[in-house]
Amino acid sequence: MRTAIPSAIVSSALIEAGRWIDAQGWCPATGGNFSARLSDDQALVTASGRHKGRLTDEDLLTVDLDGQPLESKLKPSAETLLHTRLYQLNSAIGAVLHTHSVASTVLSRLERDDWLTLCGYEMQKSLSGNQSHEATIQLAVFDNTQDMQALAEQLALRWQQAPLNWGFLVRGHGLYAWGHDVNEARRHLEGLEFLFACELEMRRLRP
Ligand SMILES: CSC[C@@H](O)[C@@H](O)C(=O)COP(=O)(O)O
Ligand SMILES: [Zn+2]
Repeated sequence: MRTAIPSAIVSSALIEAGRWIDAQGWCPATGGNFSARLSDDQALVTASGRHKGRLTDEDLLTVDLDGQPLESKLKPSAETLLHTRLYQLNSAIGAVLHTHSVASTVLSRLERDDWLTLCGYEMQKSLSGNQSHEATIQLAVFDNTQDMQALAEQLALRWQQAPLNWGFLVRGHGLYAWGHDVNEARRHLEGLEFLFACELEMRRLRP
């Protein structure tokens, strides 16, 4: 049983993460959505259609792990079901950050396989559990759809084969990165974005 985290602490961490992500250019227009777990069965999530670089407390609402708003008239992110499914799949996940960077959008379209394979990059060590650039790491890539229920089901099916780590890509759409808390999710996001930029450059120079 997880100790409940005060909503004010979680919301300021998400607002600050949004400013940082926006400064990197990873959430243009109203793209992206963020969440953090409040307890075993609740999470704070961004409201739909808000600019993620200019969030305030009024742009966040509490949902249950089926994605249903609790005592709020705000509309939760259109992609809330992916966040809540991750919390259901792994009780250690404490925060999820979804971004729309150029690198994740383009690389996920170039990659035809269901997995993006990365090897040989020192920055792989920014991803929890990695001690060497020599390891081969794989990130799941899902085809994009507007049907979040269907995408959440595909995520759960892939997870059954083996639990996913750090994040996944949605083709032509962006990245979902997670961690035990907002800080770890930010590190995974930053490390993955660096790896995507390197991999794109490698494929450009050595097709
Ligand atoms: C700017 S279009 C992006 C949206 O379609 C969606 O993918 C997204 O990330 C933001 O949706 P939101 O409902 O604001 O959380
Ligand atoms: Zn999105």
